Amino acid sequence: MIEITQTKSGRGLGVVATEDLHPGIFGLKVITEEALIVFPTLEDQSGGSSKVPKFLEPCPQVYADWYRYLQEPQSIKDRILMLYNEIDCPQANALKNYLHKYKDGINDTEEIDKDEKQILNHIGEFVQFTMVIRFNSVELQPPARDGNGPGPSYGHGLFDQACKMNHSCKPNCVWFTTQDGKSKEVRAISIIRKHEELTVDYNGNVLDATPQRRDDLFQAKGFLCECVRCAADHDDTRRFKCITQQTNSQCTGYHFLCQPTYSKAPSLMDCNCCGRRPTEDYVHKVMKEEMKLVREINELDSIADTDGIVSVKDRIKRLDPPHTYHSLAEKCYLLQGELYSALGEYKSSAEAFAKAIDCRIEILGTDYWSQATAFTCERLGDALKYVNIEEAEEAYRRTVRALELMRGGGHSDPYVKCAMKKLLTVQQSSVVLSSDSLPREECLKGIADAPEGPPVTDFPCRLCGKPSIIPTSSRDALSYCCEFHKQMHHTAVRDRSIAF
Ligand SMILES: C[S@@+](CC[C@H](N)C(=O)[O-])C[C@H]1O[C@@H](n2cnc3c(N)ncnc32)[C@H](O)[C@@H]1O
Repeated sequence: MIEITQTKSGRGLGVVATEDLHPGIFGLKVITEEALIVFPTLEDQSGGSSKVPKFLEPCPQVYADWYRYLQEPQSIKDRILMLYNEIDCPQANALKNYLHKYKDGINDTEEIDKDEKQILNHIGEFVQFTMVIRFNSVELQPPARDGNGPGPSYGHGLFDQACKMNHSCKPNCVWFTTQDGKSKEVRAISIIRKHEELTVDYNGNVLDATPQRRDDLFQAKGFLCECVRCAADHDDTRRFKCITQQTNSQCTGYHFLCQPTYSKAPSLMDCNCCGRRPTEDYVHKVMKEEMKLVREINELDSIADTDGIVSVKDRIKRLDPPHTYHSLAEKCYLLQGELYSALGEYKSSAEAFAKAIDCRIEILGTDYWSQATAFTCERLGDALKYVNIEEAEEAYRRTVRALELMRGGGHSDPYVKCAMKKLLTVQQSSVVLSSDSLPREECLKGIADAPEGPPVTDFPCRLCGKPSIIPTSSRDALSYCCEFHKQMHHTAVRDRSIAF
């Protein structure tokens, strides 16, 4: 199905399809592999049990990884070093020079620690190992068991095949860590033709502006991204209303920002609709407004984290993105969606989340579903369940479909399971609400059975709507007022042959 070979894109080795790959609706598993080696994250960053050599004191994790590597048999060490493929890597050269200088500076009478000596006697191997960790290792962080966000990290690991995958900001595959934290699964999410390269997103920020994405990749992985989106002539995340709209024209077009460079002032492309060229003043104006909005969003984000989102509600309501399909628009809509949800204004919340999804899909294309899009869809369902149960059902259905494409069907994945439970919840409540089928005496019996005391969950019983006291294992998905209603609901679900 795949092979590791030189890529046509000039990015060294990569994973290439040896036949056409069709993901269908459940995606297609192309790689499942156990880590060659796992490097646990240092809890206290002190370097573990062994003493960290002086020159590595600022980066105890690197030393802990090296120490772990030294315990491996030669065959594994060889496979780890084989992942290194840079011919003339500036970071490797800089580290090599630094270590040689350090070694030369030690005078003969000075007593040096045995671990330090070990590295200084194997500078080539140490540098190669460090570069493999820096450029090839991947984080091992499966979802929390209840599907409520990411779980604890198992550290980082190296893989023979997955670590040979190149990055794209419009990838055709996704990868994730299996629940035991030891393996990576790679899945195709769009059709991949024979000889085409399989790519993944390294950073999870595909909706950020090009300079931001490139900078993040450079910081984390030390390379300048040359994927189709980054190498295009314009930044597809930054579009601005047509200049003629300043004077009430009918043109509904927009200008993309030309891909920024260090040497040239920012410029906008001609309007995609009327072809009008923007003036320098207009470019200056929209750039200034964009910068102001970035600052405002960052500030609101941090205030919302510390003091709660409601404390900045007026500022969030006033957020005004440059264009409905600018990446900042998505950030504005997400903040508004969360705010309205916190205020209990679910209709407005749902409208904002729906706009955030539209914006993501318009920028990334309808053929690309990222996990973040699926989670926004889930937030849309969370808001809609208070407004329109049928629409909530559709939003959860889209969430489940998208997550199944990326993480596989079968409901063993915590994210899929969690979204599935929410879908079942709204399906069940719509059955009860629409058919009024719950016999009155059963409803009353349930309520009568309910023990005294305050409810322990914020959610109503899935069957009768009374305050619930029996939470189930995961989030707000299913909760009941009493054991009797729980059993009834479980039976109803079983009878409809739906697993949960
Ligand atoms: C994990 S390795 C992938 C395998 C690598 N191509 C090889 O030959 O070993 C990551 C390295 O691949 C290259 N690379 C991956 N994706 C890239 C991209 N989108 N643009 C430019 N270089 C990329 C960079 O050199 C990066 O440091």
